[in-house]
Amino acid sequence: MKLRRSLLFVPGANAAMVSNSFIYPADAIIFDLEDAVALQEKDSARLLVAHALQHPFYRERESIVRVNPLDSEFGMADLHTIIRAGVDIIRMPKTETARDVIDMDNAISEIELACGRSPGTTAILAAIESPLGITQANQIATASKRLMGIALGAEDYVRNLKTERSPQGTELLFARCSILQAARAAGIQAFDTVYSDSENDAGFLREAALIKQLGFDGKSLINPRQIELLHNLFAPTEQQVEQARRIIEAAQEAEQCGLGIVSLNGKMIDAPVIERAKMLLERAKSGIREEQEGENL
Ligand SMILES: CC(=O)SCCNC(=O)CCNC(=O)[C@H](O)C(C)(C)COP(=O)(O)OP(=O)(O)OC[C@H]1O[C@@H](n2cnc3c(N)ncnc32)[C@H](O)[C@@H]1OP(=O)(O)O
Ligand SMILES: O=C([O-])CC(=O)C(=O)O
Ligand SMILES: [Mg+2]
Repeated sequence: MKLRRSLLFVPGANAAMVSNSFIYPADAIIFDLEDAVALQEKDSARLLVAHALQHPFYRERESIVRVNPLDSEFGMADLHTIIRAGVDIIRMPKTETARDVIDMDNAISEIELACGRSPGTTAILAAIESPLGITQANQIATASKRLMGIALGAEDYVRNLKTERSPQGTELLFARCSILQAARAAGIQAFDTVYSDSENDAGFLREAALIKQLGFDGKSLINPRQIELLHNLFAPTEQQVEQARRIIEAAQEAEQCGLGIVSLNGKMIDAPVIERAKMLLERAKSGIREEQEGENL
């Protein structure tokens, strides 16, 4: 699966941010036409984003556009303009049912046909932002071949739950696990929600460590300063890379001797351990970091 640790939201009506955001090393950029854009700016934001998508700088970067819901006054216009402009992925906000995804899939198919784009090349990332959506996560995750992932939208989700976000994220644990399970069962990616305080690096890192440990592929971001913090956190340490190499070597030796299971310093090395070591070495290609004191205690 493609490396997508950081998905940076860029407000679609902010001309300076839209034209500059290619300078930031996010794995993908999400131009927003939905909640970050005021009603009176919806039409100008759509044009601004469509223009940016056609610029060579953005052609080289994976582009995502969060469109307005299809049943809103702006949704279909967003979709027409953005697909013609060559977007890679449509982020659906507030997805509640498989029907929402199927309707989006059908609308995209018609537009691809009308503008001569190869059928099926526009992908969908469905954001789930309500308790109803969470109960439907499995159905949503399997509703379309276009789906490359599902994401949590926690600001709307806690509003719908009638609570607030806490530093520990206890109120989000069920939703996060539901999204992750549904994504993995469907063979697609899982993305965590934004951390909304762009100046609180410690709070951001605590949340990012939690979602990495749960198994998420990446996270939606609101500020460029969060990109490097996240990439660094997702990078394996030198010690982990060294250990993974030793595991692969031990496994190769065991295979040559016709053994299924071996031990390395007392720890059992079997097929899942070998598979995880390979995944870690794959991730290490995007960067390695130094271990922090006390990290492995
Ligand atoms: C619940 C939801 O729906 S979340 C999704 C929708 N929300 C968004 O898209 C918001 C995106 N983020 C932002 O607009 C901003 O980061 C804010 C408002 C949170 C903070 O703004 P600021 O205080 O100006 O941020 P900060 O001082 O860190 O900005 C530093 C630089 O990064 C730029 N920048 C900040 N955020 C972004 C961004 N998301 N995308 C691109 N550039 C950005 C600023 O323009 C500034 O550039 P400059 O140095 O060339 O002037
Ligand atoms: O999808 C996200 O992370 C941002 C968002 O809209 C929300 O939290 O409601
Ligand atoms: Mg939202």
